Amino acid sequence: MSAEVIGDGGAVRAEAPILEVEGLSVATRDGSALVHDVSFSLAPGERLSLIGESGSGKSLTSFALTGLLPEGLSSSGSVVLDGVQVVGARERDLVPLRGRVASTVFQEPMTALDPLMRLGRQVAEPLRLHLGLRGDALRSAVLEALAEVGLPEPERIARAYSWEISGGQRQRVAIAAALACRPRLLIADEPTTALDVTVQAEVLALIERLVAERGMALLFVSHDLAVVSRMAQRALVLRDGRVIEEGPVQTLLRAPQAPYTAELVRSARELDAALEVR
Ligand SMILES: Nc1ncnc2c1ncn2[C@@H]1O[C@H](COP(=O)(O)OP(=O)(O)OP(=O)(O)O)[C@@H](O)[C@H]1O
Repeated sequence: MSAEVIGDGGAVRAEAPILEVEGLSVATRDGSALVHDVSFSLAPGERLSLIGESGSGKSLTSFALTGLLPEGLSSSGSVVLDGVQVVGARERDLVPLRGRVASTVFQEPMTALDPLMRLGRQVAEPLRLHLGLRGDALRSAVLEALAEVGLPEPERIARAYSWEISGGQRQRVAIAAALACRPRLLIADEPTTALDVTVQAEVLALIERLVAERGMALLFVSHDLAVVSRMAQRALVLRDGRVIEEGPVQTLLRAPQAPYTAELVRSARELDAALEVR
């Protein structure tokens, strides 16, 4: 829950959360739970991270937020996104939210982008669907979206296919498509894990800049604590589909309470030290 102090004589205005998750669980058809009873809320402009090892339920939690769970899995509990209940909603009620209120950027841009469609058309789709843009207005909005993510020669990129550009450029195009309609929440699921280290830093800087410039809320999913400490203010630690600890990122790193969090911090430090020695 967020309460913002406004500068006019100390009046306090409670700002409605952009996302409120209460008792979210994700289960398979045969009833085995993969995510258990996850709760958190995210205020406009806030940056929150989901951390945990591979298989801890980070991706399933983030997919459930916009109703994008894989076939065969279902969610229960409550996910209220910009005032709309996502759990149990019809697909046609979720389409207006995706890309417009909340957008997701995935780990592997190659799977997010269609190899058979020119990149410009892929950035154009959300602009056409949500903002109703057509013709010249659509064309210039696409080029602007590509330029805003730091892509050189947006005209060339718009005409290209995903397999004709580098991995880092692909992720920039995926970010351009995700953010073209100026959503209020960006869900970034390990957005740099598949990229080379130098490119990772550039894409993180891009996300940081866009989030700050647009005042977007950010849900940043990662197993990398160093990256999380850069990108988020607060974090939830997931293990086996459950939240085992949460708090400000700096507190989690300096004084982890759960033994599991302490272990994650210790191994991150060891890795860091090993890299420095080299
Ligand atoms: N479609 C599915 N059907 C059945 N089980 C699944 C499915 N997708 C994921 N799982 C299982 O759910 C658990 C959580 O998976 P999830 O992908 O959310 O983990 P994660 O923390 O995001 O890991 P990673 O970083 O490797 O993606 C894992 O045990 C995984 O094997």
